[in-house]
Parts: sequence; structure tokens; C-alpha cells
Amino acid sequence: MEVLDLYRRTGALLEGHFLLRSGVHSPLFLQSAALLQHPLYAEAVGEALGKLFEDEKVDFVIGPAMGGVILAFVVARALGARALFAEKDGQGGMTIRKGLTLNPGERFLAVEDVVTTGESVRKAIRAAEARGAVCVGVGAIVDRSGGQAAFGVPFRALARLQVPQYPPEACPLCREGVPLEEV
Ligand SMILES: O=P(O)(O)OC[C@H]1O[C@H](OP(=O)(O)OP(=O)(O)O)[C@H](O)[C@@H]1O
Ligand SMILES: O=C(O)c1cc(=O)[nH]c(=O)[nH]1
Ligand SMILES: [Mg+2]
Repeated sequence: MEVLDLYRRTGALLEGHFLLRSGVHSPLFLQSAALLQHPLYAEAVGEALGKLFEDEKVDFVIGPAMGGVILAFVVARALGARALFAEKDGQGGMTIRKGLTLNPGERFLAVEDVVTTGESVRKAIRAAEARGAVCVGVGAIVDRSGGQAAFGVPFRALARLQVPQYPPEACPLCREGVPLEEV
């Protein structure tokens, strides 16, 4: 499966001038919600990503909300595991709501729609580790970190992209006056 085609086909591959979560600017943005709103595509992505981790015997899959919620569900379904999510805690971190079951020693896979710095999925990992679970891998639909993101466990993605990104003060799109979009 060529996932970038799915992004393109569903109008999820945006070109322009975007502010990313990490504060940098980029001419390309992957709007995963536009792809994952299609259950059949979401399921296909979940199966393909799950396949990359089928030997890991995970108890649950967790993703950082919002982008990681549907993804964790479809990957968990493909692996026969539980699906959890971590939520922004309003203080820069992520938390897992009390009602979600999570036992010390359980093995989990963390999933993310798009990894740029990896900081968002790292926060979800920390939230699960704080409850005693053990991270055995990180999966992403797209790794756009340019090989920079690392988690100390196997990190696998369905696609890897090399995309320009700029600190705001050195952004050529800002200099050209292209309006900045906060998606
Ligand atoms: O690797 P990073 O530098 O952390 O950037 C990537 C993150 O940014 C987006 O989430 P965002 O928090 O913007 O919004 P969401 O609620 O739609 O997931 C995306 O879903 C990733 O979680
Ligand atoms: O880095 C981000 O914030 C980011 C990049 C991207 O392509 N898509 C997304 O949802 N977030
Ligand atoms: Mg996200």
C-alpha cells in the first residue's frame, strides 16, 4: 500500500505554509484526519502498520490524541490487542484517563500518525510507562523527521518523507509573505 497516495487521494496532503506542533514552519502538511475519516482506508493503514509489529506480542496499542486515537484502534484491531489513547493534560504533557485499563508489565506499541520531532508520541509513551507498562516499539504512518526521531525501541513507518522545515525567523515563505496556516 502506498500511503502517500492515500493522503493525496483523500485531500490530506496539503501544500502551502504551515505551522507545525514543534513551532517550525513547513510547505507541506499531512492532515491525517482527512484520510482516517474513511474507515476502509483507516483499516488498511492499521493492517499495514500492524504487520510491521506482528512479532512483538503487544498487549495494547496507544496513540496520542487526537491523531493517534483512530490509528491506535485500527492497529490494535489488526494485532488483536487493546486500543488506548493518551490525552493532552493542559500542562504540556499527556495523561491516560483513569478508566482505561493498563497493567504493570504489559507490552505496548505506541503509534502516531505523523512523526516530526517525535515529542508527541514520546509524551504518550511516558504516560503509559508511568503506569508500569513497557514500550516495545513505535509505529507511524509517516516519519517526516528526516531520520532524526529515535525512541530507543524499534521505530517503523509506512512512509518516510524528507520535507523542508524552517525555524520561523529563517522561513523563506514568511519572507515571501505567504500566509501562515495553523491547521
Ligand atoms: O512529532 P511532533 O513534533 O510531536 O509532531 C507531530 C504531531 O503533531 C500532530 O499532532 P497535534 O498535536 O498537532 O494535533 P492532533 O491533536 O491533531 O493530534 C500529529 O498528529 C503528531 O501528533
Ligand atoms: O509536525 C506537525 O505538527 C505535523 C506535521 C504534519 O505533516 N501533520 C501533522 O498533523 N502534524
Ligand atoms: Mg497528534
